[in-house]
Amino acid sequence: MWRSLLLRGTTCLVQVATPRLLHQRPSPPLCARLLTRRPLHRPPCGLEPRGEGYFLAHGGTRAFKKDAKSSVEAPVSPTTITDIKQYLRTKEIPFHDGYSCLHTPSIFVEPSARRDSFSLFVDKTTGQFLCKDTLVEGSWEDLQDCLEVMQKEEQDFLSPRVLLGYPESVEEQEDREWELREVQRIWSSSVPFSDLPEDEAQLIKTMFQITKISNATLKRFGVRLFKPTKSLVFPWFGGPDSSLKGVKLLSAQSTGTDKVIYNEATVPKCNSYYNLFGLPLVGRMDAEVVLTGHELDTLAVSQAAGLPSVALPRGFSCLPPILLPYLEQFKRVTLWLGDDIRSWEASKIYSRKLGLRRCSLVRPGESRPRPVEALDRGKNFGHIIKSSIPAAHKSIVSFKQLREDVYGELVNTEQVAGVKWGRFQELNRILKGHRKGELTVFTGPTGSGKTTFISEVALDLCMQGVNTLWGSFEINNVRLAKIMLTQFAMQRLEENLEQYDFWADKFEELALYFMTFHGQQNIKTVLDTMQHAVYLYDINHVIIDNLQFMMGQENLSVDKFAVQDHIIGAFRKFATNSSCHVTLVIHPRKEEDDRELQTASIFGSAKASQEADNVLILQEKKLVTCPGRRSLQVTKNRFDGDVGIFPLDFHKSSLTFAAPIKGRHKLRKLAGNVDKILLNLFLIPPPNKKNNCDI
Ligand SMILES: Nc1ncnc2c1ncn2[C@@H]1O[C@H](COP(=O)(O)OP(=O)(O)OP(=O)(O)O)[C@@H](O)[C@H]1O
Repeated sequence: MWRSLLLRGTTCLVQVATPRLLHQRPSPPLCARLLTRRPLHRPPCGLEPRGEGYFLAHGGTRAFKKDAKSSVEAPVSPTTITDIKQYLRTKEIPFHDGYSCLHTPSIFVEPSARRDSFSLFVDKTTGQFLCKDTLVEGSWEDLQDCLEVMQKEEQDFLSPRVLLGYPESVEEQEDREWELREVQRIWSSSVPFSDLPEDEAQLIKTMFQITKISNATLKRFGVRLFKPTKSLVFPWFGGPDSSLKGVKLLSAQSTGTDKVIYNEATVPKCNSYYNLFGLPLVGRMDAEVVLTGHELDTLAVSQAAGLPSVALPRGFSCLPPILLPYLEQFKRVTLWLGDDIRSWEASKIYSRKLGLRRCSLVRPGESRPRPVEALDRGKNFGHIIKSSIPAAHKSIVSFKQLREDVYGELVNTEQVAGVKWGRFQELNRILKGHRKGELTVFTGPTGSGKTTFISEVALDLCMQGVNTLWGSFEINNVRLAKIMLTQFAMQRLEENLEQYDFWADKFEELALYFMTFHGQQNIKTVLDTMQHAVYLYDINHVIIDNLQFMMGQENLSVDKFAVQDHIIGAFRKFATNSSCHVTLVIHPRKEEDDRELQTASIFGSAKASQEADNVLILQEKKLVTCPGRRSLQVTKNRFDGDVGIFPLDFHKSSLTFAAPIKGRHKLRKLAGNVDKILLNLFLIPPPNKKNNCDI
């Protein structure tokens, strides 16, 4: 048994041993395992976030690795709920089967001190655990090891310090201390609303368009005003001692219309800010909650509906699984995340995480705006919440049930078309947007700039809140991140190193993750990792660069293109089932120097081309006049059928692509002969203009 435990893949990272375990060594091998364990906060699937550690304990226990790069490894041993239950039964650990987690008595609390006898939560999907009493958390393997030690030592509990995280570097320690001081500084220099003169309070409320929110509500939730920046301050109280863990600052900017733009900043930074705002006001016996996408919405729900309400820390962009244990007590969860299609789609996805049968969703619409607006417009909250739709859908529905969905799609055509690119207007015009659940196939000649281009396309979306996961099998993550950072900063950072921290800080805030694979990979491992990432980080877009790196491990005695079709089919299924957009980079099948590629250049069979919703080709024509010029051709667009082609100039210093500045061409919708149009558009240099890249 020890052998198998030790084989489960450990990396020695912890240098400090707890006194307890040093004094009570169970047996050398296991002790070694516990003291030199795999980092506590390393996810089983090897996903690493862009910024700070993924699993910063609520209440901020020390264990997190600040500079965890944004990468993902294959699961050590994928865990199923059946495995978890089976294991707990063999260890005679009682458990309750909750919505997202199994609840067990905490092994980190002395039996006599266990207030809530089932305070340890094991995530049913990942096996990740959290003890709410001590805030100890870790992977399923960590928990198994702890249970083995307890059994071996015949103990009925373990010290919470038995599991150690990464040791902090001096720099990390300083950063953390700085953050804590900053939180305290902001909090102590902000003013409770009740202490503001009435006219000033009113002015601030008008600025934030929250005139209907009462001072009493603001006081109950502890909202303050930070005068230097005229920001509202939302506190994060957490941990067994309900101490102050962080703050969110919200500022409002007038747009000249009746809408204001909100800007927010958190300390600690957003990727380690895990505050379910409103949680301290939830009673232990409360069985119903309204989950919102914003602190202001939670204030509105609480005041107008008198119901417990909590707000997601990063809006509707993600529901980190580490927060799920805090929502287990509720028999009914109403998700009222916003007023647009994206928040509606997010609520459907989160209800799967939360357990469909207890969730109901408020469908955005004219009569159901976001809560803070509903309060402003005097809407009946009771009615809105009561008329929310159960998330558990039936297999067979009538048009009556679909009617509102269809209407929603008709009135929100722009939103239904997906997220728009900020840098690629031509893509917006042809594809209309980037939609969930679609499969895009992207190809182009070798070395034509596929990675560079798709990197910018994905970065553009990520900057607009599309949570992104990269599977870069060809170039390593550092190089890829360097390309993306250059594109993000739009300049050669080598020459402006003093700006590096500025851009890196901003870049770190993006929800951008990288798989740690390099070279040939097994398709199943890659799909398992993607699945895991979708669960952990609510990934909306996965880029696989490129498919050829999954071909090597398949049985190549079978036709190569049949294997390719099979792999594309697997990604297609993943995209549909996970409501996640997958972009697959594929090398072309044949390349002839003087011919443009076509859809048929990519695929082994027609069946495979049908799987893709979008087919994009980076066309390369080596022109003496404009050597970097490429054109992007959309040869398939399942959404509305529009296809087309447009030119792109390459800016070497920023590694970005852009439409030629003074191009005379117009985007054309292609009905037939692409080659001819290509010739007309790009191959003939402008008369009398040598070396002019503009057509
Ligand atoms: N339009 C362009 N003009 C000139 N150089 C470019 C252009 N686009 C990219 N590059 C440069 O060409 C090199 C190769 O680019 P990239 O790796 O993106 O190509 P690729 O098509 O993905 O290659 P591969 O076929 O090996 O996968 C990089 O150094 C990149 O900066």
